[in-house]
Amino acid sequence: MQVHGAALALYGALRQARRAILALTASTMALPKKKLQGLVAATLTPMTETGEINFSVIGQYVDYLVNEQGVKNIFVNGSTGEGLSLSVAERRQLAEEWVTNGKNKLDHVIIHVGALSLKDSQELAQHAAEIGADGIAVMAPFFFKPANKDALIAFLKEVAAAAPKVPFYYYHIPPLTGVKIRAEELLDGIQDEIPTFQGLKFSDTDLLDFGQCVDQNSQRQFALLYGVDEQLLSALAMGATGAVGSTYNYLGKKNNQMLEAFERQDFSLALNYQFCIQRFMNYVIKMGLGVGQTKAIMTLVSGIPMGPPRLPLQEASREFALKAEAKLKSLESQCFP
Ligand SMILES: CC(=O)N[C@H](C=O)[C@@H](O)[C@H](O)[C@H](O)CO
Ligand SMILES: CC(=O)C(=O)O
Repeated sequence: MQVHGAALALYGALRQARRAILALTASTMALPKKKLQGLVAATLTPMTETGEINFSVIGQYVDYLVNEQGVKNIFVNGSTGEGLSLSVAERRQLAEEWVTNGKNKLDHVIIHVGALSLKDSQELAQHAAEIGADGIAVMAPFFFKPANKDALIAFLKEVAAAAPKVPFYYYHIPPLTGVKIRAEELLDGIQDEIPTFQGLKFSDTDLLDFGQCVDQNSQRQFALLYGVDEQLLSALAMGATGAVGSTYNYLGKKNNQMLEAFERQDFSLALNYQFCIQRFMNYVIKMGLGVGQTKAIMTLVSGIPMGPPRLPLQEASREFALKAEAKLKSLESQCFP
């Protein structure tokens, strides 16, 4: 009886050790130099009045994020960066500029390489690997959509294979892609399919799905990054390990204060910060907040010209910019003196 019990315990321990070794092997294969955590700014793509990318301000932009906003991670060529409105050549050149300018200043430069064409996506993934990006991210293709989880994984797997040593993140954004496959289902067993899988950027309000991702990730091997900025605190409560978003370009410092309060377990202060941020966000969302508007806010706050967005997006009105600026000033004096 006792011998039997001991044998069972030994067997259990061996299985556990094997699982630990497998997890370790997978994680060292796509070794993130350090774990991605905290805030990640989804960068805007600065443009000139004639609609060309304005590469000349990228250096300044990096310094601004690091020094003024306390944000040391970026997510390039995503929704905010109008990645899907840029040509492949532009995306390559822009990725290179961010990586080069971020050297020794940024912790993580993640390049979004998602595209409608698998070939484009693979080319961008391979390129990201060549320039030394810290990670790649891919959203679901959204014209011909994957019919189910297997189709989506098959697509992601092919992209990931083009950069076999680069940490891979899935960019879950059903409101924009229309692909509603649950993240929690996608995550289940994903490292068997995509050994470089390192995490998720979750841009949806479904906190049940997000919570189940966290629950599955009990070894905390993945970065689970929340992407609906205006309600980040709720995702922190649910176990988010960080956040990626457009507002961390200009509200990075304020969100960092909220993060710090949360970590100190000062929940009433954290909630206070969240409500202050929400008052501003709610105000601009009601006026219509798109990339053009985010560019206008960032130009005002940072002093770095972001220029207009590319068509079909349109530039924010002067009225929007002035109202947003006034609201931000009142938020500052009320909540962040
Ligand atoms: C749809 C979209 O672009 N979402 C961004 C990230 O995924 C967010 O950062 C939002 O821009 C932000 O939460 C403002 O609503
Ligand atoms: C928010 C974000 O991650 C993006 O704009 O791609």
